Amino acid sequence: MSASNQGRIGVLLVNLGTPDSPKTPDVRRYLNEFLTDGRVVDMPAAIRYPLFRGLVVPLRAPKSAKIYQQLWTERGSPLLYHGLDLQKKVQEQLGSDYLVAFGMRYQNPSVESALLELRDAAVSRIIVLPLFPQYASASTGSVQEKVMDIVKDWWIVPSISFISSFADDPDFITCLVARGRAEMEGHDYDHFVFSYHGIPERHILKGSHNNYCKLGTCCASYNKNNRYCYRAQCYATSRLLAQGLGLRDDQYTVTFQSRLQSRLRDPWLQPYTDEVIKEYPAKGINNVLAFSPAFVADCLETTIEVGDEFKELFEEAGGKHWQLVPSLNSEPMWVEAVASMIRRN
Ligand SMILES: C=CC1=C(C)c2cc3[nH]c(cc4nc(cc5[nH]c(cc1n2)c(C)c5CCC(=O)O)C(CCC(=O)O)=C4C)c(C)c3C=C
Ligand SMILES: [Fe+2]
Ligand SMILES: [Fe+2]
Repeated sequence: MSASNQGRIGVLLVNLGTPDSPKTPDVRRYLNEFLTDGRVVDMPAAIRYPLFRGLVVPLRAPKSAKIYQQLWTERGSPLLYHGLDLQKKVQEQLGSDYLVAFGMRYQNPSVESALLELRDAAVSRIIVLPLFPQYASASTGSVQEKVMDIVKDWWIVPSISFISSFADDPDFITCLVARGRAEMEGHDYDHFVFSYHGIPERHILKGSHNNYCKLGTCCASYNKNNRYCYRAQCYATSRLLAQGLGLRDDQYTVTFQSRLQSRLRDPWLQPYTDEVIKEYPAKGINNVLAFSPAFVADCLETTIEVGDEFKELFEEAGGKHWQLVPSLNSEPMWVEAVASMIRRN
């Protein structure tokens, strides 16, 4: 039977989410939804809701809004418009046997609106691709939970599959390598920093089977006990990226950024990017190329945190040249890589 008789295959691309505008009320609404997600802030709901809605978010929203104002463009938030561009181009690449929708875990366009678009088109099955290369319960896990929470109320639930991570996908790595090589042309870098979004160490320990993970060398390779360990997946991406760029082990450092400061002072994955790079100039490292391999689209955490704030820190410490490698966004190679991941699923 032809694809049109069977119905098209539905594809749902999902990224994290961003505020509707950089104004404080919109940023507050976004942070309220984000930071009361039990997979992001894993405190009992009876503490999480009053603490975050009543105290943390009201204090944070005006400060975050100022940063979003620096990030905002004529097309709005980069995370959103890169996602929409990717959706359009992946649709073109996959052709009419597929219907590609795009949603955000928090705020708009919602995961629900994207799933309804697929349901209204009577797709035969749904492939969900959370746009996070490395699996974390706070990102991928939360998207999976949201999708299941929505479809549980449908009378007919179609076949649904999740592409849960692509940390070591050869096409993804090839794209990162190509993006890096383009920045390396005509420049001599002393060192390479691979800076990943951090998560609390506790999240790693909670996901470890048989208490396998001790936050040490356990994450240096995969086995059945740590296959979905965020830290192990960050190291896997890093090893392959370094290999592709032809780097020796001492030429690159894996670091973690964006920790949410909390009075509880709970440790997040280490080493922290800001602490590492401040020490570089004193060690004779003055030219650094920085990758953000946990993100496939430019956003606050890449453009502002790595591109501006870390550059400022590095230069204040005496460093000369700090360069961020742009994300894959909707580059043709990445569009092909996404289409190929979907076709293989
Ligand atoms: C790579 C995937 C991500 C993981 C894992 C993740 C975990 C995580 N994040 C926070 C807190 C914040 N993150 C914020 C922004 C943000 N985070 C991701 C991705 C992951 N987060 C992205 C893509 C973005 C950028 C969104 C954009 O609009 O550009 C923010 C908001 C900004 C700010 O106020 O600083 C917060 C807060 C926690 C607590 C966490 C894991 C526990
Ligand atoms: Fe985050
Ligand atoms: Fe581990």
